[in-house]
Amino acid sequence: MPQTAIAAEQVSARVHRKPILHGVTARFATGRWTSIVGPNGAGKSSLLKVLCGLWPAHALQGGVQLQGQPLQRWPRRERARALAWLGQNETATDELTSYDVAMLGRLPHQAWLASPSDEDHAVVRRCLQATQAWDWRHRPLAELSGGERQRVLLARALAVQAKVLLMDEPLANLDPPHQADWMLIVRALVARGTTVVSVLHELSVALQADDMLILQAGRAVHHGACADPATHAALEAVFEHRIQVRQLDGQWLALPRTMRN
Ligand SMILES: Nc1ncnc2c1ncn2[C@@H]1O[C@H](COP(=O)(O)OP(=O)(O)OP(=O)(O)O)[C@@H](O)[C@H]1O
Repeated sequence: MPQTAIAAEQVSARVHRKPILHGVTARFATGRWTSIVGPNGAGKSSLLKVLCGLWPAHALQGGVQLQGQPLQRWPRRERARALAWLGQNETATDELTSYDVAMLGRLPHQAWLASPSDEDHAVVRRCLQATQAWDWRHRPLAELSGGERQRVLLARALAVQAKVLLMDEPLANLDPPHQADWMLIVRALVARGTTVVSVLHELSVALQADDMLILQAGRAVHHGACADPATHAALEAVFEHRIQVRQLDGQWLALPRTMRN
């Protein structure tokens, strides 16, 4: 049995009094890439926020285990080094240069008020180069296009060098070559033992992962290998058979079904 890197155990989450997640249990194996998919409003981003510790405790039941320890028991700094996060629509750092934004990923590694080390600079450089964002390192995030800023934010998440990386719609605004690059980056991370969990709407990319968690109306309805026909059947069902999963050149694809048949 592979070890679990991060797990949601019987998680129920509310916003005000509205239930959003209903008793979700999902265990993410170490050194694997899992995509979370499901219809709009299914609770994908909410589950990712819970996994990351961003959900208010008073509106949460159940818990998250990170490397076998309850998330809330992790010392903050250690947790920030162990768990990296790429969220959606982040604007808090808009006035900073791309370089400084990527350097924020190194904060958990730096002593209080200390300057970045040579290693911090080297890691930031490598990460900005990996996401092809190095060329605009001196430009403020606010001046970049949607895809350009996404690549800087990805570099920031990579710069943490965490063992667990959670990403919410990481492909937002990325053109196809950069989507392919993102997949290569994820595959390289996973090959080094990193656990990657990504919420994705691009189902054909999501199917390239190792495993797939399917959410519907705040519940986990399927969790299985991306190559498993049972996963394909669950995926088609959750999207009301408006997609079909097919194989082309050894890759699984989700094709829209435009004809009623
Ligand atoms: N702050 C909030 N106030 C009220 N309802 C919320 C809030 N945040 C999320 N919700 C509701 O929780 C449900 C799950 O939202 P969530 O963003 O997790 O879904 P999702 O699966 O990521 O959706 P999408 O695919 O559209 O991004 C939705 O019905 C949403 O309207």
